[in-house]
Amino acid sequence: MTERIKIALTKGRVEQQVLPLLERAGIDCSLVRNKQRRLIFNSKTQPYQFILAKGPDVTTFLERGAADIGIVGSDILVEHQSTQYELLDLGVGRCQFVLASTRTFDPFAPKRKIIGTKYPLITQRYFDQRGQDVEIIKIEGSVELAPLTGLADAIVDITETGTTLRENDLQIYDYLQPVSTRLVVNRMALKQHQTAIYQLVDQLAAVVNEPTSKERA
Ligand SMILES: Nc1ncnc2c1ncn2[C@@H]1O[C@H](COP(=O)(O)OP(=O)(O)OP(=O)(O)O)[C@@H](O)[C@H]1O
Ligand SMILES: O=P(O)(O)OC[C@H]1O[C@H](OP(=O)(O)OP(=O)(O)O)[C@H](O)[C@@H]1O
Repeated sequence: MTERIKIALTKGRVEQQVLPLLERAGIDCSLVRNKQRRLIFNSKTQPYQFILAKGPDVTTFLERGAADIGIVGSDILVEHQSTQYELLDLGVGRCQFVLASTRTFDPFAPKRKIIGTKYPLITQRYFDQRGQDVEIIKIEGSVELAPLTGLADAIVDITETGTTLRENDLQIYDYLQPVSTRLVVNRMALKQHQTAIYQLVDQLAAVVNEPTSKERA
């Protein structure tokens, strides 16, 4: 078999949304589907290796050449200032960055605000653009807790359905930027495996641009 293309796929939410796309594009994902606790798979039928990693680590694998292709949210790419080559917006994992807080938050209050977030760089840029000096506290998850506990005045986080904000009595004060899952490639790998990578990307692009059965009806 020819040299394998190494695909680093963000495990969890992205994996769940991307596997059906990969399958519709003719890529055999049966090993990943039945993965249990395994994290790396060589397809038995196609020249692909799948690496399952956390989003920020997907960018590290790509940067260091340990993976050829990465499938990861644009939130991670922006936050980690990825310089990898983006070839395709997969159109899934759609959500958006918002500034949110409790009902009593005053975004115009003339005090130095404390902002909780998993995304300090994106948050810093947002407030820099507004000429506002803020203190940023990095939080690893359940970011919504920050304004509810008094840890921060507000949060910058991603939201999809709005359910988490609603159920925690938080509201949106501003919209920052949209997010979706992207396919990125290591530049050296693209040179080395140009034909195979473009073929895979074309197969996926055809599926991404396909009308859904709902749109067809
Ligand atoms: N609510 C959401 N709706 C849609 N996409 C989301 C949502 N939350 C996160 N994402 C996207 O999915 C990616 C991975 O999110 P996921 O929740 O699986 O991992 P995580 O944030 O590392 O959480 P965990 O630590 O629970 O695994 C994010 O980088 C983002 O691109
Ligand atoms: O608008 P919604 O559809 O409710 O989604 C928003 C939630 O999804 C993400 O959290 P995630 O599930 O990744 O968990 P985390 O808090 O551990 O990051 C995000 O940080 C919000 O908490």
